[in-house]
Amino acid sequence: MAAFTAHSSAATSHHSPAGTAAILLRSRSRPYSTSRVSCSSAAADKNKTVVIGLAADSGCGKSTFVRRLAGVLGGGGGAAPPARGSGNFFPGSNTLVVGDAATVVCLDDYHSLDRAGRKARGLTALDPRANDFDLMYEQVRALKEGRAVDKPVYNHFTGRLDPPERVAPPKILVIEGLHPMYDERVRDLLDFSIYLDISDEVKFAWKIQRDMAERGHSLESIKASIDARKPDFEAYTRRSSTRTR
Ligand SMILES: Nc1ncnc2c1ncn2[C@@H]1O[C@H](COP(=O)(O)OP(=O)(O)OP(=O)(O)O)[C@@H](O)[C@H]1O
Ligand SMILES: O=C(CO)[C@H](O)[C@H](O)COP(=O)(O)O
Repeated sequence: MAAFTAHSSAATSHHSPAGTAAILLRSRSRPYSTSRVSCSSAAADKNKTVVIGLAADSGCGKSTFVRRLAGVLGGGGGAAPPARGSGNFFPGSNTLVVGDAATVVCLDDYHSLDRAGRKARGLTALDPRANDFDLMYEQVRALKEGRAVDKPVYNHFTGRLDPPERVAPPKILVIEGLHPMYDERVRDLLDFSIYLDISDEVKFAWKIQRDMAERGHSLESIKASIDARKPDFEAYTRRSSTRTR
């Protein structure tokens, strides 16, 4: 039986104070309001794929966190694999494969509306109408049941959907993104849930430097995007990620 230690003060408040970052963990059988979390009986069965959901807003360190986790799980003797676009990632993909130990799927790949489509309809990427939860559920369930899937790929450089990629069922499947806990069907497939609770101050600093350095956005456009996303983040990501069952 595995156990993890969570940041207990944030687990109680469900909201990080200014300038802080915390991790909330929960298992299928235990809510966030505990500082130690045990794995579900399904997760303890070594023949079953364990599914971990990792939720946070854009720029809150999901990719950074899973790369460190991947290092622990076997992706290079404890060292974190390199960032997207190289190393253990498929070329032109958001999927991180850690040998035969784990696969990390980015849920941005289930955006049903591309960047132009969202702009035309005045929706953010957090809006459920911009995401295909039916396909997310079908494919996460298939992987959990040991079947490979042809998953769409969202290209953050072009803002469009690229041709699908084949993903094989791993021993540990991590699904990271804005909505691993929004859809009840997907939520029910999770053995562990992790929410990175990052204060606005830290999140905006991380997002601004990353989006300017790596995604070619201007400071003004990032600030506008941050403001536009706030209500949807509260409604669709924070609320679903911090709910107690
Ligand atoms: N623990 C950390 N300490 C310091 N900086 C961090 C940490 N985690 C992330 N960052 C910084 O924040 C930036 C955004 O992190 P990352 O790309 O992992 O976020 P993300 O949640 O995956 O974003 P997105 O969903 O938009 O792809 C990184 O470029 C990194 O500089
Ligand atoms: O929230 C996000 C990632 O978690 C992104 O904003 C979303 O995926 C849209 O990406 P882009 O701005 O590159 O079109």
